[in-house]
Amino acid sequence: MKKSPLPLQNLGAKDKRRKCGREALVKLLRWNFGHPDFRGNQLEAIEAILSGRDCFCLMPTGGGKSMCYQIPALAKTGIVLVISPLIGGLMALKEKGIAAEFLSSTQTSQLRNKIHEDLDRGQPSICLLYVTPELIATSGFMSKLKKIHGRGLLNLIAVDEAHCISSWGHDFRPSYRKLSSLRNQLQDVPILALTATAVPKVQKDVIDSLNLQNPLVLKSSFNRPNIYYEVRYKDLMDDAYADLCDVLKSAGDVCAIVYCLERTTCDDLSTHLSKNGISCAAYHAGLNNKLRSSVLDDWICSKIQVVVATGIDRKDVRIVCHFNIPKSMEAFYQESGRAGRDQLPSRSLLYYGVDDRKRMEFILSIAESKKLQSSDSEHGLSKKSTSDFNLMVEYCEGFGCRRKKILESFGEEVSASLCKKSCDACKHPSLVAKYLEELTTAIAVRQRNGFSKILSSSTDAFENENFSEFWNRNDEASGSEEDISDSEDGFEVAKGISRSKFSKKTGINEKIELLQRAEENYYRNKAHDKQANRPDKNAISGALRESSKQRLLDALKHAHQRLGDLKVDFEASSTILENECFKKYGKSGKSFYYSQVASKVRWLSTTSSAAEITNQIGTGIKSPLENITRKEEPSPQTVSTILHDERKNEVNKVIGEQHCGDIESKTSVKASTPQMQTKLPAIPSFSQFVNSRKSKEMQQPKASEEKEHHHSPNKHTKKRMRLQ
Ligand SMILES: Nc1ncnc2c1ncn2[C@@H]1O[C@H](COP(=O)(O)OP(=O)(O)OP(=O)(O)O)[C@@H](O)[C@H]1O
Ligand SMILES: [Mg+2]
Repeated sequence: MKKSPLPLQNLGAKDKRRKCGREALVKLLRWNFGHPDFRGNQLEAIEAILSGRDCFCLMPTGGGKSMCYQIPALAKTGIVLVISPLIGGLMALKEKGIAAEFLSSTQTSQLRNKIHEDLDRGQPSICLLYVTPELIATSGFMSKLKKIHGRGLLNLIAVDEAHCISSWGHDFRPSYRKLSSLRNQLQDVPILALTATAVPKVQKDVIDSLNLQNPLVLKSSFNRPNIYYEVRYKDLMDDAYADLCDVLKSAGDVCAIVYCLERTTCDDLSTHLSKNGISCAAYHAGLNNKLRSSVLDDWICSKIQVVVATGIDRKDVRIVCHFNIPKSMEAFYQESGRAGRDQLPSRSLLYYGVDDRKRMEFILSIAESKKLQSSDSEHGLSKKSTSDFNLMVEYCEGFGCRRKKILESFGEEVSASLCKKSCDACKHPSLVAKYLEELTTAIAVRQRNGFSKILSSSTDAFENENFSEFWNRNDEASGSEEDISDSEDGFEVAKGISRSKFSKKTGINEKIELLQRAEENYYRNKAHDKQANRPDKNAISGALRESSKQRLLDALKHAHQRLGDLKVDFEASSTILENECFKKYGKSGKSFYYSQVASKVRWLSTTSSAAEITNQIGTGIKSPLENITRKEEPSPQTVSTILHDERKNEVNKVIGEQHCGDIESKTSVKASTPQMQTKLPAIPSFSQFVNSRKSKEMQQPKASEEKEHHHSPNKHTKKRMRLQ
């Protein structure tokens, strides 16, 4: 529906600096966009701009940044210039009767002339002019701008996606660098810098590069409460493709984007999904223009449900899947943020795989070395490096709230309660903890098998620049990037996250039985192996120790990033921590060792005190796990660590009460000596633990028999100790 402009639009002709009151601005918002009121910092930004002040505005994706320049364009006679790599939303504006146009050097001369004619008129009808950063750099356009400014008609320069100006950002675009001259060329025109992704370093870079003068800096929280964050572990799945297929099918007929690292993965995945009845298409720069625009059209008019790998955008995207790990938290935030821009419940699902991680690390290391070789700073690659990628890895591999991790990576201090169980780690803590333990095992296996295949395929992809837009973001916006419908499809966030091949819906008793059987098998196999002189499969290899050391090293570095003041030698400290794990559990087999390493990593990722870490490493004796369980609330634990801890307690009790009389211990631990209090108690086998509990339960109703039991060793608990 076309609307006639409100009389307000003409108020500025004589009085350009006249203040538009809040009420008038709200009226404009309601009239033109149908929104009842301003959101977040919108009004503050608008008021600053209308008063002629520069403004730096940080808002999450979908936060409504566009409104900060669209309303000023409607509030004053004249033109608001919008510099953006995307022209999303232009059609929607036109449909609302707002005189917005896009000008680029790639348009037909006929179209360009029409726009120029309008701009030359005494009172142009255009109020919002979208241009690419390239156009700004052309002398012809700059002199046109100066003329418009000379006539007092240039009200504002809005630089959208302003982080693209910073080579510290994840999406650096050399063309944005040219915007640095704007301030000098058009001195008294207020500049508004808008971004959803700015770590403090990028923020400063944007403000400095655009030469903003005493800007009003507005920062909103990056939290996207309507997005449910989840990570699924490819290494624990039989078939990640099939899993993704199930997710998309069970979500119903909703709009989704799947990001992949390489174009071939996009094509394969798209073919696979299509074969499985999901309407879907690949969309990447490797396709010819005709195909690209037909895919885009089909997606826009909902003929297809899913696009794989794309930079295109719709407001009603319900699911964003990353089929490969993104290269940084910023990139992840930006892309996952394409879900739920209409504020309705949506979902971000990341498929994490060790192969993918290794591939990305390799790519980043090549990019890094290429960058070092090149003295040209405008190489198109950002200064993002492997250390930024580690944050992304921590998001996937670390314990604790995913939302908190995202927000903390942007320097926002938040409590985990903010999440309100809207990430898998908060909603299903023990299940996620279990996956992470299983993942540790899987990583060790992959480590043994080597990664040479992954690396060689990555080299090919890198050399052939075969990445999807997901990696290669230097493509300029094509005129086809349009925001579309505001359709308000209801969406129920898909339920049920248990899908690991390790997880079955078994009750606790069945689980206990399974564990007991597994343990029996373990000892049986161990005996056979010994007889046959075969190497112990449960032995802890040097490679495994190295990988554990690396995990601890990463965790220490992250703790340093998080806490700031960690005065320890990282290498030496990781060795101390790993040695501690090995000393305690080296003989007990892999699973105990893993679990101890995982506990330490968890402690490093959650502790809020750098001093605590320094002390621990300084003393080098105490177990962080002991610390956590004693001093703080326990963090989410896996079934096995819970059982493990319970088992330790139980053994303590058994040892204390029965003086070890009924346990045939092969350790040199003496329960009654004072030494026992400081040393970790010997750990019984799982069956031993379960049976000792069972026997206790049996004993309880028969108090009279209790004495007798103390003297007659229970046959169930008469098993060897695990520590040997
Ligand atoms: N005050 C408001 N009330 C309700 N909805 C709003 C308001 N302001 C903006 N919106 C809506 O929010 C959605 C996102 O707005 P917009 O595209 O401006 O976000 P953005 O911050 O630019 O996001 P991105 O970083 O993804 O570009 C749009 O559908 C827009 O109409
Ligand atoms: Mg925007």
